[in-house]
Amino acid sequence: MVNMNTFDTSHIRNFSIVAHIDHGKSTISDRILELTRTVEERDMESQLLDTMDIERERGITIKSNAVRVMYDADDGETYQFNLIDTPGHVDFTYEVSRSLAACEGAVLVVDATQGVEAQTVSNASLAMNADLDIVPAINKIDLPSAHPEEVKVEIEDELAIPADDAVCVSGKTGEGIHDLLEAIVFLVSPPKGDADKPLKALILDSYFDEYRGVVATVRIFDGQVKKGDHLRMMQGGEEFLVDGVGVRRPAEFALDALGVGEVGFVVTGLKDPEAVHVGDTLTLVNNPCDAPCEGYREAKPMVYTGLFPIDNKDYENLRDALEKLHVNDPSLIWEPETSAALGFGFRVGFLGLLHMEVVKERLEREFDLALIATSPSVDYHVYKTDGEMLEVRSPQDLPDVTRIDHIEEPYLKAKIITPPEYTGAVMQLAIEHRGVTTDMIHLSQKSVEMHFDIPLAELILDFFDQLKSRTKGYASLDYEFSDYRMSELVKLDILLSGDEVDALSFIVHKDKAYSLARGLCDKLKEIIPRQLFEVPIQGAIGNKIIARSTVKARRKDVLAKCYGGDISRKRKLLEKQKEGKKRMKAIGSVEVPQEAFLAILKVED
Ligand SMILES: Nc1nc2c(ncn2[C@@H]2O[C@H](COP(=O)(O)OP(=O)(O)OP(=O)(O)O)[C@@H](O)[C@H]2O)c(=O)[nH]1
Repeated sequence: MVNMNTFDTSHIRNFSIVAHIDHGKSTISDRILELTRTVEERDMESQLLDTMDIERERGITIKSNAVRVMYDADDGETYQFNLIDTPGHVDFTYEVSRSLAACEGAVLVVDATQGVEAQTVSNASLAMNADLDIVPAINKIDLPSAHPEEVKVEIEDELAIPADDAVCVSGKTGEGIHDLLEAIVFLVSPPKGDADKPLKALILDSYFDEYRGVVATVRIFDGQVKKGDHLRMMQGGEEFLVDGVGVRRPAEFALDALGVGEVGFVVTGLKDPEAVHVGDTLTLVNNPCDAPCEGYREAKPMVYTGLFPIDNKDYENLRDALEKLHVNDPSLIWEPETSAALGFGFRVGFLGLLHMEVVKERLEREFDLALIATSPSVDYHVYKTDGEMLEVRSPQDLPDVTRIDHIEEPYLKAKIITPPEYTGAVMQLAIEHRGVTTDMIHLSQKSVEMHFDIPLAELILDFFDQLKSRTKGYASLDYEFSDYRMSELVKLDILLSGDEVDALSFIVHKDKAYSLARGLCDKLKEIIPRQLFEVPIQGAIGNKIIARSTVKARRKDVLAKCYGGDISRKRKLLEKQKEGKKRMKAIGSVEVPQEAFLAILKVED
């Protein structure tokens, strides 16, 4: 049995693995767990740190994970590595900055076939700003198209990181992983901190456990924590007795104590998921530390959608589920929303569309809720004629046009890195999405960095998919909030059988209203199944109808296929139809499937 209880800080290395999406962080983490025999080979499932089902299915990392690994180094000493896996998608940058606050070092993974991409640049600068020691690792060297020497030059030229120390690895074959572990021992500083000072621990993450209450992942900056300690959350103020401490390897492993410099979990026993906030500091009630740990940048939601339970009885369950998810996802915010068409629900704020999809999927799977999500919206600043400014996150909240003086919308500074041959295509795409090129830098012969000012509302729809398809997957995107600017925006309403359906409205730029209305009417015609009567679909701005389509009537008789006789088959068909119905919402007399409310994402403009 490995002894993990006594570690002086000189033998601890806390590091994150950061990279652009798909460059291989999770695969490298797996190899590290394997090489250090943290997980026996027979138990090895690929992407062990991606614990959520959704993460494994999609092959992406969404939540950060902290795992303790013991490494017997070439110098004959054993080191305690605390490895924090982080997500790569731009929606989850806040998770990266959270993880970095707990580390002294970062392994910056760069794909040897792709080179430096947009998020490589932003992750590298996050790590540099956090003053971390950076270990560059060039991954996928087993691939014939790998060009590690060129990638080294890119790392030096584009990131200003010395690449002499770069380690060439293959997460697939395991080649170079041992060298990477040695580099971590030598290049990453051990944690500083005072074991004799009162406890000061940063909460990195937390989750709710039915039996043990909230379990918090912490990094100890000073002092230590053990079972029975009486602790307080410095900002939140909640107090509790520690019910146990330990580490993940990646299964939980109980310990007597967590010492200075270490990363592990603390069982709080608190039954209210809202009591524990990521970013807060834990200290002793009777001997508190002077000041809390420096918190980190709060994540601000960018995109808002309505989430409505298909069955109205699930409203309270949806609220409970959101509260539970909020414990380890503090970026999630919501407020009640009422829709004439969909009943009671919530307007929920997300970091981006991927975040929205992931949260919706988690709510449906982990909490067994059937939900309808409405079209994503951004936070508009609406200036009324009486001088008041309203923050409008839902088209329904837009005041009557006669009372609006002007509307401002959020703009982003977007950065796209692309091979030079696609700059024309990228520029075209940006223009179509109301973007303006502000700068273009030739990084190397192979890549150009383009800067744009672009409305957030344009980016949240299909921009990213379009960028990928028009550049054959080569371009990468990164963005940050810039400012609010005035735009000519209008509310586009959709009418089914002559009745306006509030949940289908959205706010759109005046110049795009006609084409979007047409596209949306056509898309809805495909999505809404034929009913017993004809359903006209209309797009309107105010009282003016600007587009229309019609779902033709059809008599639907599923049982006609059963040729009498077989009762079990008949029952199965009825069950199946019922199942289909569960995913439908009756709007007036029209049965509307849930994807209709997100049809806007599927309209090509
Ligand atoms: N050939 C080869 N493929 C690799 C290597 N490392 C990773 N891959 C593949 O690259 C893809 C992405 O790897 P992941 O480890 O999921 O990438 P990631 O950076 O963790 O991605 P996110 O968690 O979504 O940010 C997977 O299909 C891996 O199998 C490697 O060294 N060689």
